[in-house]
Amino acid sequence: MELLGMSLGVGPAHFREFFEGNDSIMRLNYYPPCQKPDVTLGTGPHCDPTSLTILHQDDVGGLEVFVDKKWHSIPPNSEAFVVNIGDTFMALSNGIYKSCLHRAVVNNRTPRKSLAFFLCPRKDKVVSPPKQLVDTDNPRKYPDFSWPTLLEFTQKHYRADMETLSAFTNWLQQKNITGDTENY
Ligand SMILES: O=C(O)CCC(=O)C(=O)O
Ligand SMILES: [Fe+2]
Repeated sequence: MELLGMSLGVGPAHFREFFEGNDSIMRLNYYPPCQKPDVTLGTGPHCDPTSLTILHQDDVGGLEVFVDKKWHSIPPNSEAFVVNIGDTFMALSNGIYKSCLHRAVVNNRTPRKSLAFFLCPRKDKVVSPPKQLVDTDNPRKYPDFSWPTLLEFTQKHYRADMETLSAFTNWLQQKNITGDTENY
C-alpha cells in the first residue's frame, strides 16, 4: 500500500493508514480434476471486488489473466506470489489502477489448490479516493461506499465479473432513488 500510494503521488502513509485494522479475507480454493476441462471453468472470469489480492498457487497451474484481448496463463512460481488489483482499489485510486480480469481453468488429471489473501478495508471505512486524485480533468468515477455494502452486493445480488463496480454503482444510485434509508 505504501508503494501504491507513492506511485499515485499521495505518499506512503495515505493507503497504509486507510487499511489499518483491515478486515481481510483468506480463501482456499480446491479444483478437483474434471472430465470435461474444455467446457468447464474452475472460477469464471471476474475481477476481485476486494482491494489487493495476494495469491499463492500450487505447482499445477490454471490461473489465467485477460490482457490485450487474450487469456494468458500465469505459470506457478513457488518463489513468487501473484498480486492483483481489485475493484475496491480501483475505486480508491479513482480508476487510475484497473482491477485485473482473471479466471481459473481446470484439467482432467491433477487436483489443484490455490490460497488467496484479499485485503479489505475495516468495515466502517468510507471508500473514497484522496482529493489529489480528483479534479475537473479527472472527476469522481465511483460513489462513496463501504466495503460491507460491496461485499453484500457480490454475495446477494450480483456474481462478480468484469463489470461489478459499474453494476454496483447503478445499484447504489437506484437504492437512493427509491428512498432506501439505510446508510451506505
Ligand atoms: O485459483 C486461482 O488461481 C484464482 C482464484 C481466484 O481468482 C479467486 O479466488 O478469486
Ligand atoms: Fe479472483
